[in-house]
Amino acid sequence: MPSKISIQHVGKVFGDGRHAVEALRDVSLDVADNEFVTFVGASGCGKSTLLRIIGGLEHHTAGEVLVDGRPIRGPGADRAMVFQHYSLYPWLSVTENIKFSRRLRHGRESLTEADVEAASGRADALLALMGLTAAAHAWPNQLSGGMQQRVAIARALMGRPQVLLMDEPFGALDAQTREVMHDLILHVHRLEKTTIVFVTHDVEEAIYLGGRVVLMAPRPGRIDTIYDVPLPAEREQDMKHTPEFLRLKKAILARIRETSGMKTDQDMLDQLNRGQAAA
Ligand SMILES: Nc1ncnc2c1ncn2[C@@H]1O[C@H](COP(=O)(O)OP(=O)(O)OP(=O)(O)O)[C@@H](O)[C@H]1O
Repeated sequence: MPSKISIQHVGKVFGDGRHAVEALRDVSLDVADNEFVTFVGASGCGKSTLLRIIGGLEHHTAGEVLVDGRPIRGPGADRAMVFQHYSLYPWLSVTENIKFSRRLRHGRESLTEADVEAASGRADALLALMGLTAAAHAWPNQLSGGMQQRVAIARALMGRPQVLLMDEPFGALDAQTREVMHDLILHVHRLEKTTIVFVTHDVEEAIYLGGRVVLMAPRPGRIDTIYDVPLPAEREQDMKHTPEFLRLKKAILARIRETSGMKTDQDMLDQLNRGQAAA
């Protein structure tokens, strides 16, 4: 089966000469259609850079990235991104925020009545899917962080993207809200059949969500190990306490520590926290 996303020997160097930073070296990975793949790794190993390259926001300096067999040349409607910071338009209501990306793409003048009707139907369906119907007319500053991120996800889904690229989307949320968001994004993934590439600092989150966890290592950023997650496709919170989950979590944490040159758990926590603060 052809890959949805094919990353082939991708390299990325920022700057040149003495100031050059090799952010990625020879990264290759195939992501299948409708796969949910998560990326973890020490701070600075190139996770965000790789995601931005797939999103077309950054240009790679070596190799090739194909989506549906076509090389990417920049951002496209087939790929949507969700970041840690919600980036909603404060002057638009929840519903308007969700419809906004579509309006931007087509231009208001060229929209027919049928387009507007279809967009409204899609927006209503996404509001319901994300549990936001009651908040449809609220302003972003009236919403909790979790609700704002649901709006951002709904907005990303509005144009029916084939690929959803998520960079630490739940990094700023409290632990309880994150759990709710985890089950919600798994539900979205099942329903919308999107391919999801998800970057996180949280190994537990990476295992709970991913069919595969890709561990990257720094200096230069590269893929170190790819783990198949030995859990059923339908995830339940209780699975986090199973021996296979805990074994994998321990193995990944140990490998992050080894690849990042951190000696103690405290070193690692410090670095992960620094990464989270910098993100
Ligand atoms: N615009 C840029 N200019 C120069 N160097 C950059 C730029 N963006 C990223 N880098 C460097 O590239 C490397 C990879 O950064 P990147 O943000 O992709 O890593 P990351 O794994 O996502 O890190 P974190 O977990 O801290 O978010 C780092 O050394 C970083 O300093």
